[in-house]
Amino acid sequence: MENKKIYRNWLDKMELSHPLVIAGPCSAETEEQVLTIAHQLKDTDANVLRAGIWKPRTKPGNFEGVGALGLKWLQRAKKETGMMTATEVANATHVELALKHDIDVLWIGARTTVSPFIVQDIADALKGTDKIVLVKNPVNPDLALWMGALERIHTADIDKLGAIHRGFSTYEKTKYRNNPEWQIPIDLKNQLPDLPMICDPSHIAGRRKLVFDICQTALDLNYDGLMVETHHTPDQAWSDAKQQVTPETLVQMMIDLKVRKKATSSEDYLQKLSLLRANIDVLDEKLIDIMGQRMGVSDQIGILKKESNVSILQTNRWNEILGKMILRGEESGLSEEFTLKVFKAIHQESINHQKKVINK
Ligand SMILES: O=C(O)C(=O)C[C@]1(C(=O)O)C=C[C@@H](O)C=C1
Repeated sequence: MENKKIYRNWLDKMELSHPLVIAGPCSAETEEQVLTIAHQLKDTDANVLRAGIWKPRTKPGNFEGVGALGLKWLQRAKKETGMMTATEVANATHVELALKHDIDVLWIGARTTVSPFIVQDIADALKGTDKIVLVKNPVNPDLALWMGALERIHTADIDKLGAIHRGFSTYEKTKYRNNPEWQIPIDLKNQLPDLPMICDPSHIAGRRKLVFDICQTALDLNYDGLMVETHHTPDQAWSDAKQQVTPETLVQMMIDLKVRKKATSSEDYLQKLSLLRANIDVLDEKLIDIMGQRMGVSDQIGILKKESNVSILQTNRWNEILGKMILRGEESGLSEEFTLKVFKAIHQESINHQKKVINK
């Protein structure tokens, strides 16, 4: 899929003075709930009212959404507040119903993006419409799958496109509900710079305490918008109660969030930046040299192991290195997560080097 300016026309036309904000409850629960939230969001930075109508749940027996009935509530909210509306579609029938109820923005959820068959059905159902379609990342960290889903939608002549970053599932427990893996949306932005990128901090966070920081990180990475789950009584929400914020909190967040410029032409800034970047370049070269030297030593260990017929993996030694380096890293202001990632990558490369030497 190639980058096209046209992807972001819908957003540019909105001429917003702040990032796009899509807000509203995780699920539409009752007509009164949808209307109450819509009216509380009406005169805020929120441009689009979101509500889930069909909810894909991990386990059966949980609230699975009110179904098509909720679309009427969104229609009424749109009429009363003038806000655009958005909902998730997970099959062709959902698309038809959403179109019938004049929903403005349709998003494809993470559990749907993983299935090219379903995405294709949705793309076919969308053909010939001029809706805005946002594609959430697949649950697994797979950029090609994310881009493939976007391409299927675009091939159905949908030009009003966008991506939503909602984080990725992990088996390991982290402080997030879904690990952000910021590098993946950054890679997507590199390949498709004109595709609007929207952050869904609610699904990344899983708890409302983390939502603000995730929004700030997204804005620091030049995201175009935020999709924040918002409920007038979050603790009583029928789904995802822990991660929803109140409309008042959202208003305060939008005041507190810092939106930074992409660049500046100030001489002073550019001069200082270029000095610091020269410094980074020198250090990066040193890093590469040192890693090359380390792999040289690893090759020698490989030769030694080959002569003595000893296996490559030495778990005790490896754990000893990791433990020492995490402590050392912390002294140098490096997070445990970072040190672990770097040293796991170094260990893997070292093993690859020794494999070559041993099997020569
Ligand atoms: O110390 C060893 O035995 C090595 O082969 C070196 C090394 C490393 O790169 O640090 C690589 C593989 C082992 O699992 C442990 C450590």
